Amino acid sequence: MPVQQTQDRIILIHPKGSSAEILLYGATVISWKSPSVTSPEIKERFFVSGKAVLDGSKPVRGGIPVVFPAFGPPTHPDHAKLPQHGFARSEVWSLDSTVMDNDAGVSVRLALLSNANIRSKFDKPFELHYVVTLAEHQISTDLHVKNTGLSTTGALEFQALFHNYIRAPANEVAITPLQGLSYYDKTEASEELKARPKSETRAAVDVRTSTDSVYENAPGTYHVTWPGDGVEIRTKGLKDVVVWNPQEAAGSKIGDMEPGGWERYVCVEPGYVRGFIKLNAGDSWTGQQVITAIGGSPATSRV
Ligand SMILES: O=P(O)(O)OC[C@H]1O[C@H](O)[C@H](O)[C@@H](O)[C@@H]1O
Repeated sequence: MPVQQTQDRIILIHPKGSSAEILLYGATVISWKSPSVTSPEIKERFFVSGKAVLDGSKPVRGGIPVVFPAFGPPTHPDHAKLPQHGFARSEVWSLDSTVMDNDAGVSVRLALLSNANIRSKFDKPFELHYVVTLAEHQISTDLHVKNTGLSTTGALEFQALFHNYIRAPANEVAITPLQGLSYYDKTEASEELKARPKSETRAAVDVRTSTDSVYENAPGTYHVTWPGDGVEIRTKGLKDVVVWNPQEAAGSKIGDMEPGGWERYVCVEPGYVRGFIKLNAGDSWTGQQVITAIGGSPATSRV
């Protein structure tokens, strides 16, 4: 069966050999094994820390945690009681339906409705649906947000982001095209410096030093390449992108990071995180990413 469900996860299997696993906890995609466009070798494309906790007691350190309704420490008054990155990554979602199951793609839809635990910290009426689609060389994720309130309950204001942990030799990755964009450097020491925009001068961004950069109004399509392999991330509705790798100094302080884990991934996280999306009662919004295993090309196979 191309869509399998166990007690804690959903497994998608594509007829051409790719597969994906989605934990119901957080709707966290924790594995994507895929050939690339240029090589038939099936490889794991996401990093999950060997110390990641998968039992639903804390967000997963790896894969694709879903960040909603706040990115980072909350800054909006409606989010004041929420933890860093909101609640979507630490709630149990349910399998809603199989959307598609054929050679073009294997796709499921998960749902998260409000519950007593969420309401105690965030009392806005909302509904989340998350569609994960596996194709031969591709995985895509679509987050659908609806304000289910009445006109009297007011607007739903939120941020959203896909926190992709791309498995890659961190010190060799190049991320393009970010040159010329303005970004906020969260590694700066003071709040004042963190809030001051910088301008990206590099044609290809690397993460050889500790990096935590929030690029705003970014082009929406990114290439993350390293010698011999790479991925392309195409997005819709997600105007910003975050690039994060803590390197050793900060990475070794993360409790659920495996030793040296920061050398094995780069987070390239498309999102809407500068400002807020505002939905009036009854309105909906969708953010989408399509990640393609593009493999190595002469341009990426630097020896
Ligand atoms: O440790 P977490 O809450 O999962 O956050 C991990 C990281 O997420 C994002 O990339 C932020 O920009 C970083 O500042 C943060 O450290």
